[in-house]
Amino acid sequence: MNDLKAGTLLIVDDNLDLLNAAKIFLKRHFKRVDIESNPNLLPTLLQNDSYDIILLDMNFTRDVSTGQEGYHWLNKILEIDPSAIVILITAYGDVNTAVKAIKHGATDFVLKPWENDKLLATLNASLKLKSASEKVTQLQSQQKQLNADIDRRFRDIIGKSDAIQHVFDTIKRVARTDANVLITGENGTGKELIARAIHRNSLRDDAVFVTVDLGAVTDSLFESELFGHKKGAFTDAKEDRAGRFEVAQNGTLFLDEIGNISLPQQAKLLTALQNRKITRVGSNKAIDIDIRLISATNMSINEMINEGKFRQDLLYRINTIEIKLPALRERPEDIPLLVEHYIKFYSKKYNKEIHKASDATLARMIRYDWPGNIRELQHSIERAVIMSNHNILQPEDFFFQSTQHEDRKNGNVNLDHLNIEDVEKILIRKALDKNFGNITQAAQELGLTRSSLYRRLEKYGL
Ligand SMILES: Nc1ncnc2c1ncn2[C@@H]1O[C@H](COP(=O)(O)OP(=O)(O)OP(=O)(O)O)[C@@H](O)[C@H]1O
Repeated sequence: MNDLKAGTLLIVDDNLDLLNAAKIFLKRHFKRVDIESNPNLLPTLLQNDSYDIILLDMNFTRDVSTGQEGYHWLNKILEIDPSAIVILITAYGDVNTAVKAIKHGATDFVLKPWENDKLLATLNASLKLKSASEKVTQLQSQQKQLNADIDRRFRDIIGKSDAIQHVFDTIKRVARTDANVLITGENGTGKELIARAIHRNSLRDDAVFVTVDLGAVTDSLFESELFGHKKGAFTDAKEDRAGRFEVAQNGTLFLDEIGNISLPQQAKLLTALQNRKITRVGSNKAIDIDIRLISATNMSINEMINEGKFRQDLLYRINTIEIKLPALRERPEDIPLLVEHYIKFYSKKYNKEIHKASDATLARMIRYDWPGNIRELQHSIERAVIMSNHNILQPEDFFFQSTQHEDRKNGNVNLDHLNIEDVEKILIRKALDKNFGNITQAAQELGLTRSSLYRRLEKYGL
């Protein structure tokens, strides 16, 4: 079966002989062919049925050959269905009429008497166009849905402390400018959350928010990941692929862990940002890029500059506005709000009747220093909600309920009653403390990849 057998077609022409002949011929190629000699019935026909292609005559009144009727009915059809594929037919066609028809929204134009092969080729091409544009619409709505699903997890920004209110204020001020923003803060302080909030409140809200975790991109894949590649550019380049810059076109590109990239990578990134152009690996065609850049890091970039590990000129490019996110221990007044928020969230998720945390628990939480910040608090509440038998969470529902925290600070660990998992937890905590919560450095020290360290942090709720 060929492509056309799948399509449905409506032909509108006042010439009954032509209609019948066309129907006989086109029925061999289309799934359904309807014919109509009275254009006044078009609105009713289109309300009741949908057609892949409408072939429309341009002149219905005897001795009139201006094509005006065709334009009139073309406009009516497009009013009813703006995505309709309409091909105009006329015996009086010339180039001007054809151009005018396309300007009025027709997809194509055929002259009668037509050659069957040419007509078929035109219909075939239009049908392909129709299915491609339907696919684009479908993909766009899927993409919107996926983005909304991801974004939902990052919608609630909790906090009333002066420190976080100042952050909200800055978001409001910068979101609608196109300024590049650098967000700094320890792990788990909400850098991605804030980056997404800026995007949501920006003029690029309708376009995508694309994240790249630069800490997880290997040296060899850096260029291809960011700038894309052409098929055959290297062994694994099996097909043309757009990089993150291109995917983020018209939207926001979020470069997470920007402090982790090497000096040669910094140079490549700087060139792309300066020129606002990228070139796919293996290609020599430059592509213009229109993105809003948000970067994030948990490292002290200024220290890195002093040590010659980060380029000053790159910093100037990325930090038009800098937002410093406070560590959770610097805004303890937000802890009760966050606890309430996450208890509600996880009680619902796990179908538990947990109302709140006891005063003693909150007091402990406020004293605790939260090296993993809000992510750590979130995971510890999730675990407590799952494990607890109480309606009110108690200190013993949490890990820090013993003197573990102080022990950890002092490096005192009693190994007598520990199993392998306990030891692993202690080692991970130590590595995190030693590296000030920096996941990449802690992972390196532990001999783990970033993702396997993240997996363990999730597993242990650290
Ligand atoms: N103010 C906040 N209110 C509610 N939840 C928050 C807040 N800040 C962060 N979170 C939550 O904490 C978790 C970690 O946040 P996020 O991933 O944005 O941190 P991050 O600083 O980007 O972490 P990393 O540096 O490890 O990539 C997320 O689940 C996020 O929803």
